[in-house]
Amino acid sequence: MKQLDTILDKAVQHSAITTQDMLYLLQLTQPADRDQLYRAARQRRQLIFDNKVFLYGFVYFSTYCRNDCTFCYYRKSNSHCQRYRKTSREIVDIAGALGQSGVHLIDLTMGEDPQYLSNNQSGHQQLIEVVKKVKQATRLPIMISPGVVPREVLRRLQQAGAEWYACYQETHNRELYSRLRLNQEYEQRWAIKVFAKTLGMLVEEGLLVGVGDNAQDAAHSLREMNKLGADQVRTMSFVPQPGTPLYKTTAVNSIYELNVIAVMRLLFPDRLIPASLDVEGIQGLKQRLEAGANVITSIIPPDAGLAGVSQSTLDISEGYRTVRGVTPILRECGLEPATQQEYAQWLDRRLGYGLKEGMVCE
Ligand SMILES: C[S@@+](CC[C@H](N)C(=O)[O-])C[C@H]1O[C@@H](n2cnc3c(N)ncnc32)[C@H](O)[C@@H]1O
Ligand SMILES: C[C@H](CCN)[C@@H](N)C(=O)O
Ligand code: SF4
Repeated sequence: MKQLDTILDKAVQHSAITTQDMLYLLQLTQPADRDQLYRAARQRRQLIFDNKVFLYGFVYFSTYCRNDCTFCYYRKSNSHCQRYRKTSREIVDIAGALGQSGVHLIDLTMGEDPQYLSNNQSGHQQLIEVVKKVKQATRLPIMISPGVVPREVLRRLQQAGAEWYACYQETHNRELYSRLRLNQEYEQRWAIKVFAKTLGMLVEEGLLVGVGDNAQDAAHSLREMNKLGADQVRTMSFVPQPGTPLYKTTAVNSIYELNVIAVMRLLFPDRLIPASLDVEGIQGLKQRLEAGANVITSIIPPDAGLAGVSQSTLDISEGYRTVRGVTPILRECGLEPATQQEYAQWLDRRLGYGLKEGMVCE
């Protein structure tokens, strides 16, 4: 029996996958082998989620940031970038429009904007108010991606209506981390996610690939994500940004990201795994869904003057990054948007039982 068949059989039968197995799968390059891997990932997804996919609206409401991450267009020392900060009225209107369009969740994301975060009570309060207002206006589940915030602020954001906290480590290789997130300690970033879990929040953890990482790093990250008990796990390929230290890095081929998505699905069959529109836009969606993703993130309303993160403008004004824009592609893949009720049921189950089952890994 081929090595690939043996490993995939193990995964499909829920038995343990070793680190060696993971490395083998992550590094597959032959189209036929990759197809086989993605097929197994789709089977796993189908068993748990049927053909239903969740849709997340993305509101990047402030692109000001106090940090200097070397991969990010919005790092504080990038003078190329035009920044904006939406008012709370604008944020509520945008979130309302996204809700009307049929998304299942609103992701409120910002740079680590000093106006909200620099140790001032009134800034923290403003952020909490934003969450409250969006909750009142939409009644939808909310994810917040504000970077690292004080613990008490996170607790109050949860009370204001945020079920989810997203904060990506990018890598769990500490040496590489220290070259990516220059002025934020690894431990500090990790600890706030552990704290979020103790609050009973759902947590999204993420892996950035193509920044000098290798397959060993990815396998290690998957173990760390498992330790954290992350409820949503993502990977995105690094997109080099003008005006940043990593601009000259050669962009990675998206095949590797697809392999990581598929391996995540095999290891974490019941978790949410995004296909981000922010890496290759609408044209990269189908392949990510076919690798086993079951959430579409970075749905952005056209004409609201909002940016993406790694692709600040791609496909936004054309209206492709909308519920209407993605639905035909879901159908081409034999998938369909879940109902609000189906998403609420998934959340209830996960929040209610505080599910802790580990990944299928030795
Ligand atoms: C811009 S941040 C927003 C939230 C918050 N400021 C933080 O860093 O946690 C969201 C994520 O976008 C991703 N990102 C940023 N720049 C990127 C790039 N050039 N290519 C790919 N992903 C990128 C990173 O994974 C980062 O964690
Ligand atoms: C990375 C972002 C999410 C932040 N929580 C967004 N650009 C995305 O692709 O989903
Ligand atoms: S990744 Fe987030 S924290 Fe880092 S510079 Fe960009 S917006 Fe700021």
